[in-house]
Amino acid sequence: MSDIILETRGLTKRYGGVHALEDANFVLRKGEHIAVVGDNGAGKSTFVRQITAVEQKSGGQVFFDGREVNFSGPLEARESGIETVFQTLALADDLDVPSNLFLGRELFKFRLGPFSVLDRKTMRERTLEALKTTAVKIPNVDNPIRNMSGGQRQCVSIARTAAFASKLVIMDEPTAALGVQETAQVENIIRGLKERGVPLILVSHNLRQVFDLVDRIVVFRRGRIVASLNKDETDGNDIVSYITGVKGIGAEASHA
Ligand SMILES: Nc1ncnc2c1ncn2[C@@H]1O[C@H](COP(=O)(O)OP(=O)(O)OP(=O)(O)O)[C@@H](O)[C@H]1O
Repeated sequence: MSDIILETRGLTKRYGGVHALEDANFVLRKGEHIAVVGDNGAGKSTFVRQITAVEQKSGGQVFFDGREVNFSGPLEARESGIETVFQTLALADDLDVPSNLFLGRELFKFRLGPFSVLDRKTMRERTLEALKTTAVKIPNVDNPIRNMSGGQRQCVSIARTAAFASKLVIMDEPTAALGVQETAQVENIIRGLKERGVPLILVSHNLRQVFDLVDRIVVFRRGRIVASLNKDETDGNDIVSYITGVKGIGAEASHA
């Protein structure tokens, strides 16, 4: 059996004349943590959006868990086992923390045709458990999400990702808006995923974080993957050279 959990071949996305993602060939193995880095506009979020089917790709193929997939939308991707934390959070403002954690996969006491009763007690208990294992501190889980700080909201979103047994976790800039303590919490959650063998794609601008957390670093530049390096075989300066185009595809031409 293959140890590859996710593979893209020739993955491409164009917005009109903008080549946001070109011919991305990417492999993630089971248990592996990969960082996706690159300058603003390099195509990192576009890459994530094609895998999770937030948008429909212009070309190429995506293979997940041993088969080619063409998800119709993000919900189908999630049902297949891909949990994603997006830059813009997909949380429901008016709902409390348990309702957000179980959004789209609510637990019911019973369901009979149009009649259903939510099992709030179990959802609340499982939420507290999830927050405990992820070390996320939320003062009152019964508060609507609207009343929480940006950092707390982000932590709820990440707890949701980490709480459900998933085959792949994708985080797009999970700590961009967080304070020092909250960032440390999120990094602990990521270490927990590694211990549990859950593969991860981490989009991050923070090279310190990337070198701390992942096994391999994939660099995007102008919509293309220009490097894929084992953490032990590279360093910060090397990665910056690829990000800025001093090294990699087209480097000779632009520096001739
Ligand atoms: N919906 C869209 N319509 C048109 N162009 C888009 C759209 N989304 C992204 N782009 C363009 O595609 C390119 C890649 O953008 P993307 O958001 O993937 O970059 P990124 O590497 O995630 O950047 P950042 O680090 O700033 O989030 C950019 O040139 C961007 O302007």
